[in-house]
Amino acid sequence: MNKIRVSAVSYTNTKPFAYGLKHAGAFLDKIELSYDIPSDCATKLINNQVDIGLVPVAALLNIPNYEIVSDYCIGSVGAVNSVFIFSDKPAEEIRSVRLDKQSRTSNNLAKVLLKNYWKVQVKFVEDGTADAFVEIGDRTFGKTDKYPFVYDMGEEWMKFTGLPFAFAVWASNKPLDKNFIKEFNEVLKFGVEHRAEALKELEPRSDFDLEDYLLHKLDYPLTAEKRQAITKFHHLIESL
Ligand SMILES: C=C(O[C@@H]1C=C(C(=O)O)C=C[C@H]1O)C(=O)O
Repeated sequence: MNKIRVSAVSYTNTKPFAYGLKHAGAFLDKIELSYDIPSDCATKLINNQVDIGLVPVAALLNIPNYEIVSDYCIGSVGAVNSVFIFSDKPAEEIRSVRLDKQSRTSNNLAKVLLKNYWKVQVKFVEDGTADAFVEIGDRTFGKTDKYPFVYDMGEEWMKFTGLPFAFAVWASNKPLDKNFIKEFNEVLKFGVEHRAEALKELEPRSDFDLEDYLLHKLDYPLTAEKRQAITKFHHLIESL
């Protein structure tokens, strides 16, 4: 049987899933696993270089016939503590934002929030200086006291919509074997349920609370409300 090609995110937020995969025994023979930055997970799934990815939800819009294959995601109920707009100015005064090349979801989330929540017209740039910038993942750890204005986009989305959020979901670009998907989900579930053990394998940091992040800020179940958030977010992206 051909191996199922899987692209997971190479950030700390994925350590519980990685823990599950590491302890998956014989199931590991069925997959070819890579760890990639989110923008590469998206590109690989769009270009059919993998069969399943932990893909930024914004990228689902570019995958015809995608299927969400798991009830787990990278999500939060309010603040997530690793998806930020760092700014020199209060949100209402921001006129230019530099996007994060590793992101697909949070770049779009910044656009959605600036337009619809803060109601400002902003120029978005890939490089160079700007009033503010989007940053995601481990690179944000320890930075929240380094900028005059700091917006956690999980928290701001919740204030805007009253909903939790899913930043990335496990999705396929083709229908896959039902039994495989069932086994894959059991592996992910094991990881999420053992995230306290996954935490013990991480190098402690003095500038960031990894325990609070993995056990409380990140919220892994892909609930009905998070699915509702994805639908709403997709509509908002389409009307940008
Ligand atoms: C919570 C996070 O969620 C993520 C944000 C993503 C994005 O902006 O495209 C994609 C995958 C996740 O890693 C994070 O990276 O910190």
